[in-house]
Amino acid sequence: MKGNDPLPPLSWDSRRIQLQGFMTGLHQLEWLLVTLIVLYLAIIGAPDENSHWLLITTALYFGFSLIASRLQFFGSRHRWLLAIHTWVMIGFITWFLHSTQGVSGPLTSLYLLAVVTSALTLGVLATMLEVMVIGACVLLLFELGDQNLTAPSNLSLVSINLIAFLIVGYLTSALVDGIQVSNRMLLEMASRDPLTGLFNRRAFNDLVQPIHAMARRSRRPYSIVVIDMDGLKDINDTQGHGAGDHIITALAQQLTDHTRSSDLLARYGGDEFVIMLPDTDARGAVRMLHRLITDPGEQASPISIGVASYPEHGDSFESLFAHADQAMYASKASGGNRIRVHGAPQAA
Ligand SMILES: Nc1nc2c(ncn2[C@@H]2O[C@H](COP(=O)(O)OP(=O)(O)OP(=O)(O)O)[C@@H](O)[C@H]2O)c(=O)[nH]1
Repeated sequence: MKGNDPLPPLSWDSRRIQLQGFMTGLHQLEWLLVTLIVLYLAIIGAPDENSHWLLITTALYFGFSLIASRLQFFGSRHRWLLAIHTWVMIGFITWFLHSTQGVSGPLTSLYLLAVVTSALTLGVLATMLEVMVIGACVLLLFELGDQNLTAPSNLSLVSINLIAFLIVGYLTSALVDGIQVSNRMLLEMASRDPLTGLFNRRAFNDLVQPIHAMARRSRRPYSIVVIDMDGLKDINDTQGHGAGDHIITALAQQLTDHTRSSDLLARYGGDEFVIMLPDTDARGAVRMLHRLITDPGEQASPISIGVASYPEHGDSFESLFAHADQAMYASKASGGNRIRVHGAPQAA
């Protein structure tokens, strides 16, 4: 039934996948930092008294990044672990600057890598905080380098750098926020039927799997209900598609009113709806469906209903759906507007 759906399932853990993407980007930035520093050391060199310490620190930092990426011990959901990466990065850059040209050289812009890393992974607030930490590190470097911060040239250098960090951090994290919002909207649009606002077939097929797995593990029953409207084509032909649409939305509302928030309801096709009722056997499903057809509300179209329940009518969602579908067709064949349970001799 799922066919060759090229998209990831809607039940995917999007936050986890996002975090894994962030981690890959983070390691690439860390290795870019190490490459830049190695190139600097190879081309320009470092003061003799510091060169071996710089090499040891660079190797240690590279080792940290390599082990973190191989063991994936930061691949969990906790974002504060990602923050540790950026703090280590800031510490390493500060040490590097202290051991070379201090803040007055062009390498101060290496802090931008930490700012971008933080903006990509931690959001606006954390990034602004990190820019403040970088500001504190810059002040420390002035202090350690016996340089006069209040000299106009130093003051303008520090201000321009910090303002640039703030702008880059803010814009990057705002961009990431925007992408996340549009991703959520796209996911919502991909999972909803536009006419009724119910889940569509694809979302239902994805969302049903973990519920089936849980029912199987806990040996709890659940029921699949297939509902098909009777005579929608006639209504479309005689009263127009607007009237047909109205009846479909009225039935969707009716189904929503009669189901619990824990039930899974979807518009499966044109005039076909499907419901998964967790913790409900066939008898419980029939009781609920009787209330539905005896209280038609605004819904003017009769409906044919088929029911199949786990575990008595099948071991997989696919076989239960097929059995409920057959039962729905049997109830349509015997006149429509009735409920049929799979395997039962007649309509309930
Ligand atoms: N108005 C409207 N009609 C739809 C929509 N989706 C599907 N249909 C129509 O629903 C009708 C379904 O036709 P059938 O499968 O023959 O269903 P039926 O007329 O209810 O007949 P039985 O199922 O045999 O009772 C078709 O005419 C479709 O064009 C929709 O979103 N709006």
